[in-house]
Amino acid sequence: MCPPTYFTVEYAINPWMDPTQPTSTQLAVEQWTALKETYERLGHDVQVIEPIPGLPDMVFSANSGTVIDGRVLGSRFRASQRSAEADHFRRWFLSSGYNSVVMPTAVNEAEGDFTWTGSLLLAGTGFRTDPGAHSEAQEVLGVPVVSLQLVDPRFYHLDVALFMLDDQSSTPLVAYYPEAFSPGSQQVLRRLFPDAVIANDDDAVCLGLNAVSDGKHVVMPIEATHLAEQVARRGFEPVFVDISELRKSGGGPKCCTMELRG
Ligand SMILES: NC(=[NH2+])NCCC[C@H](N)C(=O)O
Repeated sequence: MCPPTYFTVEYAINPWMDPTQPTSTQLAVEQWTALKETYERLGHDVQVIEPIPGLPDMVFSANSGTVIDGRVLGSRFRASQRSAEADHFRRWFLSSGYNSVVMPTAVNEAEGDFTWTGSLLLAGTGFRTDPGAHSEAQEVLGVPVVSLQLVDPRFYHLDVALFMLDDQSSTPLVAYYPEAFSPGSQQVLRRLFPDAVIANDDDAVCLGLNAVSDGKHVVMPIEATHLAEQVARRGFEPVFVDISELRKSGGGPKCCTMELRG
């Protein structure tokens, strides 16, 4: 995770961002700190990277790397305003003992558009990550990739349209908002995950799908009440966080969280 020390909305690269609206860096820091403390309370180890002045979106660490079995595929941002973030994370990986770190050649916003199901890498495209990054991820990480087409600009990354509830069991459980995907991709999702939790409009517009599950607890925005009921019905425990300030930039709990797998 990266503290939002320099968080603000000073450019607009998704429909949530409005630079004319005020933001509070202090409130963002408070909400981020509560998110980090939530993970720690749930028993998870959190590593923190140093924030860099002039990179207001660096708090969204999920966009800077995809780590599977200790192998790292870094990122390449679509927007010039964020491009410098990728190298700070590359250096963090190298100084933290990761020795397989590959930087992509295609636009690749990492876990923003890549979701690991435990056996497949679901890969979004349409707004940010280039389809060429999908085959690159398959090659570098050595995992099968399934491309999914995003169609609604409000849900510009895969991780605001879908998340894994359980990537450990033999039947991975996913939650998603169908309308964020093209008809063909909706069909793919139905085929792969016939038992998925289906989110509604209210869940999607509070960025409720931008949740983080450890297979037991699901850390999610407080507004996502319908989604919370659905996940509770499947035996998971919703854990609410207030991320209203970070949502002004189009982010939620998952965007602030890069998962270090192995
Ligand atoms: N993983 C995510 N969805 N991150 C959110 C990134 C938000 C950031 N303002 C952007 O538009 O790039």
